[in-house]
Amino acid sequence: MTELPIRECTTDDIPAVHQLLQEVFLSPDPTDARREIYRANYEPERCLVVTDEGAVIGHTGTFTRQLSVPGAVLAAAHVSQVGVRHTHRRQGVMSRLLREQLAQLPEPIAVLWASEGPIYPRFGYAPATDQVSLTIRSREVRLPEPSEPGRVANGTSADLLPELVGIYDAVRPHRPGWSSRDEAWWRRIVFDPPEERHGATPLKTTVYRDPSGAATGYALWRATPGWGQTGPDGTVTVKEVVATTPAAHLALWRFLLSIDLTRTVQLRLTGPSEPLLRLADAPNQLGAVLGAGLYLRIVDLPAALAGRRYATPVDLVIEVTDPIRAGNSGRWRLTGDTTGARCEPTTDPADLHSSIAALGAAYLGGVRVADLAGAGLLTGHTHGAVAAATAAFGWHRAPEGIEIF
Ligand SMILES: CC(=O)SCCNC(=O)CCNC(=O)[C@H](O)C(C)(C)COP(=O)(O)OP(=O)(O)OC[C@H]1O[C@@H](n2cnc3c(N)ncnc32)[C@H](O)[C@@H]1OP(=O)(O)O
Repeated sequence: MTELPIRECTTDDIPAVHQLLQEVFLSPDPTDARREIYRANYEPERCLVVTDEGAVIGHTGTFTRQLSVPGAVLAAAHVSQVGVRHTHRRQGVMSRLLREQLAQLPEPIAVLWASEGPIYPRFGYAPATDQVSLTIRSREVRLPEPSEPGRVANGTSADLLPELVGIYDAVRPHRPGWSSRDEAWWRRIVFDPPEERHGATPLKTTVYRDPSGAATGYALWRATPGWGQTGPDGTVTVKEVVATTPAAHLALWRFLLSIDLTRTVQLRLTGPSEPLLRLADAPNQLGAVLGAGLYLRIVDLPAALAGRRYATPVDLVIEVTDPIRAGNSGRWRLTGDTTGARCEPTTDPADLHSSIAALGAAYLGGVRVADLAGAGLLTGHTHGAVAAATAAFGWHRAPEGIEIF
C-alpha cells in the first residue's frame, strides 16, 4: 500500500486543520472569536499535514517560542495540535508526522503537553517537570500576616495588560519551564468568552501594588458560586499568580483564599517550588496532587546541553542513544558551570550512558539524574559520575509548566 502524502501546511489548509482538530479533541463548535484567537497563533509553515485524497486527516503543529531553562532562555519548539482522524488511527500516521517534525525542527529542544502519557516516550520525549495541582480547603489554611503594607486592586486585563506583561517578563527568565508570550499569546491567555465560562464569573485580573505603588504581582482567577447544606460553597479557580517579590505573592494568595462565599481554591498548574507549599500552616489542606507536567525532547544535543547552565562544575563524557535523530547518538564531553557550558564529540570512555529521553527528563533540573539511574533509565560507568551529574544538572528552582499550549 502506498503511504499517504505528508507535506507542509499552507494558509489554504487552515479551515480543514481547524475542523480536524475540533473533531479529534472532541470539541464543540468553536465560535468566530475562538477561531480568530487560534488563527492569530497558528504558524502554517511550521505545521505538517497528512492528506487522503486531498482531505487533511493528520496534523502536527509547532509554535515558535522561547523556554526558560536552568540559567538561560532558549528557542524551544512548542509542539501542539497533534491529531489523526478517527477513521485513520493506528496506521502510523502520527508516527510519520512526529518523526518528520523532529527531522525538521531547528530548535535545540522541543516541549509539549501530552494528552495521554503513553503517546510520546517512543519519540524521545519525557516528563521534565513535576506538575503540582492544588485543591485548597481555603477555610482550613492560614497564611502568615502580610509582610508589607501594599494593596490589591481589580481591573480589566485590557487596562492592566502592560503591567501583567512587565511582571511576567521580569520573572520568566528565572523560571525554568516558562514560555515567552508575544501579543497574540497574551490575547489567548486573557481570552474569556462568556460561552466558555460554564457558570463561573468572568476572568478577573487582580494586581498587587507595593507601598511605593509599583505593580509587583498579579493573579488571573474566576469564581464559581455553589451552595451546600451548611451554606456557601463556591470555588475560586486560579489561572496563574505571578509575583516579582515574596510579599506580592503572599498578599495575592491571602486575597484569593479569603474570597467571600467560597470554600475551595483550585490551581491546576504549578510546581514543587510553589511558595504556598511552604507558607501554609496546614500543608495537607492544600490538596496537592503530583503528576507529569511538561514533556521535553532534546532535538540538537550539543546545542541543548551547551545552552543551559550547570549548578556545579561538570566534566563528564555522556554516551547517548537516539534512534530518531541519529546525529545525537555517540559520546559527548560536557563541561560547564554556572557561567557557561560546552558539549563536544569525543572518543574518550563514557562516564554515563543515557537514552535521549532520560537526558531530556533531567534537562530542566527537575528530575534528579540519580533517580533516573535508580530507575535503570540511565547508567553510571565511572565512580561518582551519577552523583556529579545529579549535582550539576539540578537547579535551585524546580521547573514548572504553568500554561498548556
Ligand atoms: C502535543 C499534543 O498535541 S497532545 C494531543 C494528542 N492528540 C490527541 O490526544 C487527540 C486524539 N488522538 C488522536 O488524534 C490519535 O489517536 C493520536 C494522534 C494520539 C495517535 O495517532 P495515530 O496515527 O493513531 O498514531 P500511530 O498509529 O502513529 O501510533 C503510534 C503508536 O502509538 C500508540 N498510540 C497512539 N495513540 C495512543 C494513545 N492515545 N495511547 C496510547 N498509545 C497510543 C499506538 O498504539 C502505536 O503503538 P505501536 O507502534 O506499538 O502499535
